Amino acid sequence: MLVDDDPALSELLAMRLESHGFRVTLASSGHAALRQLANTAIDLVLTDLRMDNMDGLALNQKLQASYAGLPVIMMTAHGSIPDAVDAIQQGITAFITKPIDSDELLAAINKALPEQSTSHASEPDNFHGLYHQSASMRQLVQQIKAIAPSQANILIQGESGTGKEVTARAIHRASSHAQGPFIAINCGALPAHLLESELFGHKKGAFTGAIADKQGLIQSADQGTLLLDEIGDMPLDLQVKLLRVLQEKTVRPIGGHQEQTVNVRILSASHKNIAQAVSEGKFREDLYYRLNVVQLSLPSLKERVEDIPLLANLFLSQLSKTPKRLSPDAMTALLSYAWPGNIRQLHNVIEYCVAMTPGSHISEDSVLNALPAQDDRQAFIGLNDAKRQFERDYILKVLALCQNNVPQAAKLAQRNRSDFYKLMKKHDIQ
Ligand SMILES: Nc1ncnc2c1ncn2[C@@H]1O[C@H](COP(=O)(O)OP(=O)(O)OP(=O)(O)O)[C@@H](O)[C@H]1O
Repeated sequence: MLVDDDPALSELLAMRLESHGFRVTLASSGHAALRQLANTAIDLVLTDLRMDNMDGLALNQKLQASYAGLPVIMMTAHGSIPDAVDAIQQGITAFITKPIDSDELLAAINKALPEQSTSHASEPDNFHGLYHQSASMRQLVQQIKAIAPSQANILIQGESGTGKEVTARAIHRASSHAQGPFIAINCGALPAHLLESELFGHKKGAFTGAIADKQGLIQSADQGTLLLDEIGDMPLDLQVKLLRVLQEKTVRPIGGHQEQTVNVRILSASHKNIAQAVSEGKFREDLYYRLNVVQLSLPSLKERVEDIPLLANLFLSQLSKTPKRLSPDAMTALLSYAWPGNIRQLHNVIEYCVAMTPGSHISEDSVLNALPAQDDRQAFIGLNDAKRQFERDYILKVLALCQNNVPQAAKLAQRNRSDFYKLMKKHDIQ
């Protein structure tokens, strides 16, 4: 909480702090600060010393009385720092002199904040529309931040609905091509001849039906970014043409005679394993290396359950005109599900729940109704089932190792023979 009776200065300082990831609540006086504190969870108070009615020291006294241990940093003009001993006795955590030096302020805040402050450390991140909270996505975003400004072509791999297009847009926005267009094309959605003309364009009369010149998407994306989605579905002969674009940085429309220079950042995406397609001869190795200068792998939603509450609440706020909340049981149901359709499926489930819930509370039943068949629901099995499953797999593995020789398998599993037979019977293993 930033307490200062100078609104212009407060706004400026709040902006600076927010750019460093802090959530800032403003209060224009000591009294306003105390009122707001009664309803808001605050980790630290940054207050001006000189304020009308209640100055910083008086505010600090009240804070120490009602919120013992709450760190307070005092901002003072040069030469107005009260006696240091007096200040320490009053429990003030630090003094910062005006004009405020950002580094000094950040150092003081970081020193004063408890390790896991509630409103800063758990704050969800949004990197150009790519919302995330899980450690794996934070790591991926660090990777994106490092490579986005370069010209490197990037291959984004991930299951369907994991956010490959959202990621590509975020890369575009963080790149030097951000002022140019972002164009995406799904290479699997069009027959080969149409895909070729969409990508490279054509000249009038180049083929039956080519009644006018048409600019291709590669050229339309000049100075910007082109996302080739489902690149694994691109036919081999088009792969050769694309390779030329990447090597020469020129494009020639179908039926054209002149090469046109283009400056396009090429991003590609696929839910298929392209390395495997290369080994199977379905994808050109030379093109793979050109596209895959950097590879990003998006984890499935099941592998980053920490993102589920954040994304569910985000979609809820986007899709519902009135405020709605998921009940704790409804959230547990979302967390327990396997999400084969990943974030797109989560979006659809929340959309269904919003449409089916006139009130403000989304129930577990509403979530369960939105999820497909019971069998697929459980990503998490209970401990007892997990133990049983492990025991069965273990016995099968030991038997396989011993080529179904039961006495030998029993010995390896450190069980006597009759115990081992009992276990086999329990798991219906012949
Ligand atoms: N991190 C995210 N934050 C917010 N919304 C997301 C995020 N990731 C995905 N989405 C949303 O999920 C949906 C699917 O995302 P997207 O189209 O990028 O997935 P995809 O991997 O490209 O899917 P496909 O392989 O089927 O083309 C979209 O509605 C998108 O807005």
